[in-house]
Amino acid sequence: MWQLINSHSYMLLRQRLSTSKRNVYLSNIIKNSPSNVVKRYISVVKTSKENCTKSGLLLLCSPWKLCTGVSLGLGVKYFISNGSVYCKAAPSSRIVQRRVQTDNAKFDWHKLFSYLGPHKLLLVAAVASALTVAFLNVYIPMMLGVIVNVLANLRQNPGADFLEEIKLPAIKLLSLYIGQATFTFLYIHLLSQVGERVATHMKQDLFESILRQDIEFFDRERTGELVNRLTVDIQDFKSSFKQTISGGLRAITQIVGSAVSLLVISPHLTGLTLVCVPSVVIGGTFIGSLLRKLSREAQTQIEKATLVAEEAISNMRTVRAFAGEKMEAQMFADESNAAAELSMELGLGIGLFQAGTNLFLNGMVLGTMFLGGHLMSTGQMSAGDVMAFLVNAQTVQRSVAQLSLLFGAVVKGVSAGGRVFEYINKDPKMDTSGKKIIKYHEFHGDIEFKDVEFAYPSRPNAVVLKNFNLKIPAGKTVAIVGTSGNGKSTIAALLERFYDVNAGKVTIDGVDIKEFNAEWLRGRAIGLISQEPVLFATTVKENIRYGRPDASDAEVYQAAKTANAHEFVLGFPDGYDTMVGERGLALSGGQKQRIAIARAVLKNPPLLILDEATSALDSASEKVVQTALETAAKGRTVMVIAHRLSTVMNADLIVVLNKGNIVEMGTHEQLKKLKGFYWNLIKQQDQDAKAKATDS
Ligand SMILES: Nc1ncnc2c1ncn2[C@@H]1O[C@H](COP(=O)(O)OP(=O)(O)OP(=O)(O)O)[C@@H](O)[C@H]1O
Repeated sequence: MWQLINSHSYMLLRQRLSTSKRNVYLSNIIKNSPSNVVKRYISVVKTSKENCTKSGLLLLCSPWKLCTGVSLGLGVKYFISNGSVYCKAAPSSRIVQRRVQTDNAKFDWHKLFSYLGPHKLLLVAAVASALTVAFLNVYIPMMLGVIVNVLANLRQNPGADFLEEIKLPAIKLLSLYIGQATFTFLYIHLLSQVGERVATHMKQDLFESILRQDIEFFDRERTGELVNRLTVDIQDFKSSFKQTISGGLRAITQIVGSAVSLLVISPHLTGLTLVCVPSVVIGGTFIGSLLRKLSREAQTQIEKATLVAEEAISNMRTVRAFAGEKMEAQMFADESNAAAELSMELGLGIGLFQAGTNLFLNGMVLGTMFLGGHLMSTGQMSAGDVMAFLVNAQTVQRSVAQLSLLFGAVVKGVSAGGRVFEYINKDPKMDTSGKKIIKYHEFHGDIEFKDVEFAYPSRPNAVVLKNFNLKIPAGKTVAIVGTSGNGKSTIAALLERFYDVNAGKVTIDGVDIKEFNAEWLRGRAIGLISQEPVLFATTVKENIRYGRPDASDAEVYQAAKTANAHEFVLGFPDGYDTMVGERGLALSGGQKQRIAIARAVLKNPPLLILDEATSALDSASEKVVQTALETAAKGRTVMVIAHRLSTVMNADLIVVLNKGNIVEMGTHEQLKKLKGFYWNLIKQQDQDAKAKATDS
């Protein structure tokens, strides 16, 4: 059951300790059962590798959980003996990368008001309806009190006309009930309209903001995190918004209104009632802040569990190929157990708080009844007054309890909203305000890298290119070759302006690419065909059309013909309407690549980047794709990045890269004669091919 912790698990433990701000409790030497451990728990220490020299048990839980005994079994996960850390089950071996800045996300009130602005009329109407309901809720008990007094009088005067006496108060009460129902419907309906519109608007802004971010942002952030903000966080924020406006406003108004009417009925009784309310409010605020912290931790943990699932599902083939299902399931179980623990703790906190509040307020009602009875017996209050008082006191009680209930929702909504606004307000670092566009017929396609220096923003100290100079003349095909990790794809990424250079510049037709309109540069001027073409889960036709949504069917077919794709597409039962599956999984590598070429060709870009476009294909597919590429390249400036030298032999210029520097340059024949780096690359590839042939 207990096993020595491995380095991954240790990192996982360390990460959990350092990222959660909760304390870690080290108990004294392990006895037989968790209950013994709890009894013997003595000191609070900060955990570091050093104090693993002590023997003891690590409980990843808060004092709250220790006191209440909740999920003690789950809490005991690690123990230390003679300097070694042991863990209970086999914990996951991959460390789940945590989102950046989660806990720093601030709620932007100003931004919220800017979203509410366009719907202010609806909102005002919703708030007015909610307040009307609140006032009616306060007034109705008074009317009930009047009716009780009428009934009490009838008992004292048996001959009086019942219908005559009761008619007017009953009609008034009925009107109040109808008003209450109407305004309840109105505020729920209007609020739902405002909530949905605001949430939809926020969701669209968030998505647009994500799409605007630099590529560097996507290097750091994970898909699951971004999707979570778009779905779970927006949903949480919306529900919290609705609950807070409807429940919160109503509760506060009812508390104030009922308090006033209580004062009118009996100042003595009101004193007793109101003395208790501030203690509930102060207690609520304090506990609310604790719950807010816990809620944030729980949400982050839930997100981590989602990330694990999302990553496993989207990489199912790799998971299957490495028989990683058990590991993924274990990791998901670990993360979701941790999330469940936090959520249970949160539920426990909210439950205890609400139960405590209710008990306290019910005690208050009981006290009111005693004092009310006493005041009735001395003739200071009528039965109707006591009745109205009790119902109003109950309204106060219900409203205060409702406010306490709302703490959870507000807490959740504020932290979810903070996370949404964090990204909505995030401006990309890259300045893309350049406006320049070159008309198609004026475009030459001369490319130049001038004294370029570049390091990826996520690794600023690892310089990939330094004093890099390269000219690609218009209409020529230039191949960049070299061993892996030398910076070949980086050159393409800089030309696409996925990143900005740290020094020097990249120019097209003598103009710094920073001056170009970025959308035009990437969408119109450059076509990229990469090693792993990404297709969207739609039809073949829509995938080809992605680069130019306004293209006609005839243009799509023509592009497919240029890319050698037309025939195989027509071979599918649904032809161009065939669904390609998620990320094009329903197509072979070569087919996917040819669709990607058609997509690039349809854009008709004057510059074409082929980044290892054939390296994932077998030699039969490679030949077909290579022919397609050669047709597509005609009349354009082409940058080819390739491992396989056979694919670049015909290039006008071959550039050999080593550690980010150009070490050789020339045609295939010229470079071969040099017997330098290029020659070695050819020899290496020949040897690899021979070894492969012998193996098979
Ligand atoms: N997004 C990124 N963030 C940080 N570093 C990166 C990133 N992409 C690449 N690198 C690093 O930059 C260096 C150059 O990578 P690049 O992809 O340009 O090499 P390459 O020559 O194209 O390699 P390959 O032939 O294997 O594709 C490598 O050390 C790589 O680890």
